[in-house]
Amino acid sequence: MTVCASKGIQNKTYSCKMSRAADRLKVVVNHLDRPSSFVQASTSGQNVTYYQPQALRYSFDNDLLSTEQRISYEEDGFLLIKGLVSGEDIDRFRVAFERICRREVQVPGLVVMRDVSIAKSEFVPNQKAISKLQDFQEEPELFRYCSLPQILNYVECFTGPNIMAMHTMLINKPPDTGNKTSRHPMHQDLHYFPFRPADRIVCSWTAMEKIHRQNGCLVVLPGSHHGTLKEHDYPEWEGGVNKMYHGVRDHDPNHPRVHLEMEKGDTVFFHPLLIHGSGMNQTQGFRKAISCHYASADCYYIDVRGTTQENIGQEVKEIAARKYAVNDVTFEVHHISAGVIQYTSNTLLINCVVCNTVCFVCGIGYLGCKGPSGARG
Ligand SMILES: CCCCCCCCCC(=O)SCCNC(=O)CCNC(=O)[C@H](O)C(C)(C)COP(=O)(O)OP(=O)(O)OC[C@H]1O[C@@H](n2cnc3c(N)ncnc32)[C@H](O)[C@@H]1OP(=O)(O)O
Ligand SMILES: O=C(O)CCC(=O)C(=O)O
Repeated sequence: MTVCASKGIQNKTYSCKMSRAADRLKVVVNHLDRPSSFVQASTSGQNVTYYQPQALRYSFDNDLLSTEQRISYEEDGFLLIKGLVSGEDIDRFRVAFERICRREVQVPGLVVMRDVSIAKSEFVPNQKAISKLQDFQEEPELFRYCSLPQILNYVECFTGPNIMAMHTMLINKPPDTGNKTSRHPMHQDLHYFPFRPADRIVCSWTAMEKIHRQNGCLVVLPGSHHGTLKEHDYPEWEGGVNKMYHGVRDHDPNHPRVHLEMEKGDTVFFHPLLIHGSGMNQTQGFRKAISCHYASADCYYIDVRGTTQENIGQEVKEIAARKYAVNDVTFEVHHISAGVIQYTSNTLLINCVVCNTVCFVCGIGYLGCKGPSGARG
């Protein structure tokens, strides 16, 4: 616990000694919705201000994060942990990915995506045409990523102890074809998620190889998670844009950007309101990352009608209706923890928004589920 004497603030000599950390803490506290996390206490002859890390808004104190790390997440909305996932694990994920690409395995519920400039061309699909896998919860080797104890230990700092895996991805950013479609527009992930509270949702994103600006690293706007969910829509890009890759309509072009260059196994945890995206892959390699969005089991679904999320909700419904030949997909507002998971001994299950059961088919229940009647729980 950091303790500083507030009495000295009136005193010039003392105020010079006020550490930069204390100044940063004040800034952090000003961002909080909650009452100040500085507590004034009178002691013999002087006022003492105790800083209470447990009052921080975005994270819990579970003895894993240092105060510095917690403050960094409060301020910036992301936290990068070096070398969190072993090279051996990553190599196993890569093998599992390649088996899917070679169509050696069929994975129920898996969404396989190709880059728009490839999907819309005469290009003959092969494994190099796959730019993303989503909803791999039925592929045991890939899903192992979501249950890695060292990942869950960090996730718990942001969600609390009862954790749900809501959405999984393996992103295989292809070499850009020249149309700049390998870019991912700046967005907030919360746009895609009809559940709250946002502060109890976190993404873990692990580099599967060295990722740098040339091959399209993540770009984040630090501190943007302090804002609200913004309107998103398709960016007006000449070369086309991938389906459902919405971007924030307006964000301050002068907001500082940070390029997250990462080594294999490095993992970044970020808040769902953090504005982020990724640049073009200007190399000939396929830039790989694996990620999972987690939420607290106390999260609840919201009705997106009349909100900025209505457009993506509608698009998802249309795709679900086309893909699964159902017209009656409705997203009901309910409390997720009806049928949920406890995270004990690193066991992780998934709850489905559509069928309202623990569901291994569709993660967030958007694209893989057959709808309320035909749902597989
Ligand atoms: C619900 C999303 C949840 C995300 C939450 C996490 C937030 C994290 C931040 C993000 O990742 S934001 C981006 C989220 N969106 C996606 O990840 C989109 C994922 N892609 C897909 O779901 C599928 O690739 C897609 C539904 C777009 C297509 O799958 P299909 O199996 O229907 O493809 P199919 O090969 O049958 O092609 C159907 C049509 O779509 C076209 N298509 C395929 N891939 C496309 C593409 N990438 N972009 C545009 N169009 C595409 C394809 O050309 C064809 O057009 P036509 O009907 O005109 O012939
Ligand atoms: O991997 C990327 O290039 C972008 C991923 C991303 O923006 C996301 O996971 O939300």
